[in-house]
Amino acid sequence: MSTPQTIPIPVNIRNGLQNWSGQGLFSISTLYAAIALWVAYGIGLAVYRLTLSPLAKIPGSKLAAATFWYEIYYDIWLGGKYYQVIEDMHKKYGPIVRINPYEVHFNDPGAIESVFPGPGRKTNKYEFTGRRTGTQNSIVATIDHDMHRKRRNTISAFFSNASIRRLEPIIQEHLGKLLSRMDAAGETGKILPMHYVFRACTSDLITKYAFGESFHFLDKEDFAIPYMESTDVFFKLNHTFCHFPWVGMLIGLSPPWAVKTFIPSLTEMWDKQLMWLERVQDIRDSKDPERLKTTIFEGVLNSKLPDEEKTNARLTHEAQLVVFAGEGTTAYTLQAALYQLLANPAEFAKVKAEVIAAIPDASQIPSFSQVESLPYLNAFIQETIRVHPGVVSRLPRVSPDLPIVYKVKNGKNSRNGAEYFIPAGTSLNMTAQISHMNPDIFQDPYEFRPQRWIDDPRLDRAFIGFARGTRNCIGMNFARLEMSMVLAAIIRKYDIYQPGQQKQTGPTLELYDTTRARDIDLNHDYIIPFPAKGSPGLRVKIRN
Ligand code: HEM
Repeated sequence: MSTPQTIPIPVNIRNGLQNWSGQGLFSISTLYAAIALWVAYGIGLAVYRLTLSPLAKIPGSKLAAATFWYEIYYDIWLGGKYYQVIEDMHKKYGPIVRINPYEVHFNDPGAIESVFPGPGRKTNKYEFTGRRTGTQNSIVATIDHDMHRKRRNTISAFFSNASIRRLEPIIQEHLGKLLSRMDAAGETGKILPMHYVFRACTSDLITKYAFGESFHFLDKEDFAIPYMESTDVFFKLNHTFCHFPWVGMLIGLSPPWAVKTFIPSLTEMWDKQLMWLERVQDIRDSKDPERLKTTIFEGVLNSKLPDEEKTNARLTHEAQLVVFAGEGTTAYTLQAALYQLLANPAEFAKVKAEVIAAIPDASQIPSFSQVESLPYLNAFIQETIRVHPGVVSRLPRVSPDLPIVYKVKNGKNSRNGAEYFIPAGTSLNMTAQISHMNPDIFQDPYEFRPQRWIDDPRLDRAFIGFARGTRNCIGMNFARLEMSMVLAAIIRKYDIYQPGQQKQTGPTLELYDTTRARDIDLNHDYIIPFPAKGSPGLRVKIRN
């Protein structure tokens, strides 16, 4: 009878295995083995991503294509800086680049139709959006196209042009408060942090309009700065939530006391989050049908959507999204607009002349009809959103069923004529801050020139400040009207302070230690733009 043959094991491996079995599973040898396996897996994955992945042929940095750690370094370690890397990649590799193992980014207005199609083609969201915003059940994070349509349809009437006419008295009331707070600062000589003042105003407006009750931040002595700083902490965590979703889950599952103890800077925002939950329940329980009618929840609760779509948890996410989407974005645009007005007296004079002609009475708070179709004011707002978009994170869209074929048509690019096949299911992105700085479309893109929109209205085709297609900004008309009213009211009342002039003829505004590069321009992308570290923000001195 033959004995079974044994495979000879080299002495060093045999010794290693003996040591290992001697030391047990939880030994240093196990650790080494795990590390070796992990490194081998990482190398294998990187090689696959660079050579066999369906995106392997898309141009771009090899490091970015091989691993997410590249993006993590710029967005988490350096704090919202990956947008600059993407911009540089476009300069180096052309209008289509691969920005990480799974995502493609475009800098070409010719790609807008493919990335943000109309209702004729399905458009999913990428799962990263839900992770970033922390509102997974809201419309902005809804992955599936059909579900997004159903959810969006329940609230779209609330943001229609006809519906937002209801906003007029609400805006006028808040403008009255805003102007009187500015007036009070003029009396005392207090320097106003206008970035917070505008946020208090936009917050109050969106909460009053969407939930029937406002936060009353404009009435607070400090304009609710602690709440805003707390919201900023949340925004600054968005890249961490995206790349390490367990952090968001852990915070979400933690009891409020734990969040407040371990991340005290989130306290103010957390309280508001709990308040939303109570508010939703309150509105739902209200016996007064009129109460529900004045909130965005009416459409959802009275829709044919199944009950699981009407839970408090989901409505709270929708409420939070509308507040986040409506306050920081609009406030940022307003502060950038005020900066550009005060830094460019010639522009101020042009807008002022138009506003005076439309609103002859200086003491009057403007009406919608007086401001909504002022060509230069509109061009001014459009240019502000072009140069200083309120949403600076990239805008991901996924074509779930159909692949995209993209042909490079930019004559200056060495890849001109090259065709790229992008499989269905890939995350396709564009970024307003990058698209709007494309010198092939916008001459001297960094220059602030509202006149360009009047000289060439076709520039609109390259504008993505509110995104495009079926998942564009639902609050776009609301925001435009709100910004026109606020700016017209301020411009009608104030002039720019002229240091050499002996006697001012009326109330004036002056920039106080504010620079565009430090305090206004995008320095960190945390979904909404953040200025340079240590920036005190837009500050204004008011003289009555
Ligand atoms: C200047 C101000 C604003 C800018 C620049 C802006 C920009 C944007 C952009 C770029 C998106 C697409 C986001 C994405 O694809 O991930 C968006 C979505 C959205 N915005 Fe705005 N927005 C502004 C004001 C507002 C206001 C005032 C509201 C509410 C009244 C609002 C509500 C929303 C909502 C609910 C969405 C999600 C829409 C959907 O996914 O179907 N936004 N906004």
